[in-house]
Amino acid sequence: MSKIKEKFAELEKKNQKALVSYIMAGFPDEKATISTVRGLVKGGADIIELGFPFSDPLADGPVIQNASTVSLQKGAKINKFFTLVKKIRKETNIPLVLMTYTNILYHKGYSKFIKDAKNAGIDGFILPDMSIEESKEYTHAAKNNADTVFLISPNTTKKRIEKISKASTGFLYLVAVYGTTGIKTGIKNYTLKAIKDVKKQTGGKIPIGVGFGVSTPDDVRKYIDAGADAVIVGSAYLKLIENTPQNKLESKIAAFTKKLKKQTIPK
Ligand SMILES: O=P(O)(O)OC[C@@H](O)[C@@H](O)c1c[nH]c2ccccc12
Repeated sequence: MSKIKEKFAELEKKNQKALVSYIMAGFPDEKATISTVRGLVKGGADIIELGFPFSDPLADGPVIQNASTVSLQKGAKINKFFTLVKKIRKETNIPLVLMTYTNILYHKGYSKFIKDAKNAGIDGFILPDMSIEESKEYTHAAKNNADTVFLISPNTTKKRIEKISKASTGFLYLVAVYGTTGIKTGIKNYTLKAIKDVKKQTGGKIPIGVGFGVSTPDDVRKYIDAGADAVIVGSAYLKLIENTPQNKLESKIAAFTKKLKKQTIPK
């Protein structure tokens, strides 16, 4: 069983849901990433989504676009990224999901890239621009090597949800709001309805994660109460990282994570 599947099974036994924390590797530098990961683990994050920067992050709002630019300016390279992942693996066994764009894998070839990522310690992939229609080579290369997390949105048709949920082995990522990533205010009713509809359609076969715009403990609680099996928080972490001196990063990240994690536990 994969580390991601084990994590969901462990949480189910404890009647808890998953907090997935997204950070951009190398933002603002690798030292900050290590401190942030320590804070996430200390604060009780269940899965870390680790971003590798891409020059044209089309699904990302300004906060993550800025983080991508800074990380690329600091010389982000995939082999350095894998070395960083190995460093993280020396400290924690937390499931790690690599979030990047398809081009980054395509260059090296899906099979070679996924094997290198697995050897470094990556457990799964989120490729927001990987369409289900073009995903055969990728899902074949990931089989027995890493979990796949595909995206759906509140207006994805049932037919496509059927196809996409079958190709997803880690969890199904329901994008909460239309548009790009980034801190948003308020929860949309169409998202709460979509969580219920997708859970009903997939019959619990695959955990449903909700992300995009989730930035407060109250947001987490609302999506968990609506039935989400996981909630993903990204831009709110990057804002916190931007505004925290490095010597306070680990404790600040741990404190914020504790508040978010608390909301994934039934009252
Ligand atoms: O940043 P937000 O609004 O909290 O959303 C999570 C998001 O950061 C993370 O899951 C992610 C970062 N880049 C992406 C691109 C597509 C889908 C998801 C993502």
